[in-house]
Amino acid sequence: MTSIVGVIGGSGLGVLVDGGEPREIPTPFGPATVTIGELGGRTIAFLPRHGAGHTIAPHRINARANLWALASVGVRAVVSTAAVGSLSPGHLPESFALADQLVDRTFGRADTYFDSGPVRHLPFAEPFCPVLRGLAIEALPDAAPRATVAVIQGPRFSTAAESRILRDAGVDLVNMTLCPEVALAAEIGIGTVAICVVTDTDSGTSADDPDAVTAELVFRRLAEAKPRIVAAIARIVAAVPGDYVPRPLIDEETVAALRALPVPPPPLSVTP
Ligand SMILES: CSC[C@H]1O[C@H](OP(=O)(O)O)[C@H](O)[C@@H]1O
Ligand SMILES: Nc1ncnc2[nH]cnc12
Repeated sequence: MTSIVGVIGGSGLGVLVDGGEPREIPTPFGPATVTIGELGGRTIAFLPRHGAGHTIAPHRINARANLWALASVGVRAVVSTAAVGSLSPGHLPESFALADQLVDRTFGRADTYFDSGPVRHLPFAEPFCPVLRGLAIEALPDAAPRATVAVIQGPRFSTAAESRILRDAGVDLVNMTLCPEVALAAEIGIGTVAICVVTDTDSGTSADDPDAVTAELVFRRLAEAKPRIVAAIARIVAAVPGDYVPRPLIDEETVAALRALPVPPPPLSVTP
């Protein structure tokens, strides 16, 4: 059977599939909203990580609920988008990159499914699925084929000094959402590939850099790029094999038990 592909929409991508009805899925970690639709000739499960109207700040995203909900509708592969700032002259605003490495600078987020119950340690040297990345590199020949992304806590942007430290450490791009999302996906048996959309130069390359980050600039660049972003997602979705299975990073029994966790019943509503 052809598997359903998950699409996690980043900033600027609150709505992707026309006609699909958003469905609230209860999970052991809280509810998540998924829309089943069609893209790239495939059935997809679309989940905008900030909500359809961008109401969820990056540090408040319930990534455990989101990934569990996608797993519950049969998703094994996720194509995501992420707006990023550039720290490197090799990644210009308006370009795309396929992230291959992450530096996690977030804190205080629920970042694992294994904080109670079985003790498991995810091998995470290659955070993204090499198979999906290979397909994406072929599907998007104009995108940079690799990039190291630092994920900061947000919601504020970096100071100039924080930006410089990351740049000096060899980081290419900066974002607020790929952690813990990518690790949680791997823990629950979902492979991921992320299309990074470069929107700005973070704290800027000079005092009057017109590409220095503001939220307005990010949203403007994303709106301008939306047709290219949707086309890029569709090309990758179309390339995912119907029988795709991700690398086994956590033992099968544990993943099956995680996916089978009971969902608490909804609270009783009391009518006066
Ligand atoms: C809208 S400015 C910062 C915001 O944009 C990025 O979102 P996403 O990764 O979901 O595309 C960044 O991580 C911040 O959440
Ligand atoms: N400069 C930046 N820092 C963090 N997240 C971003 N998303 C888009 N641009 C960003």
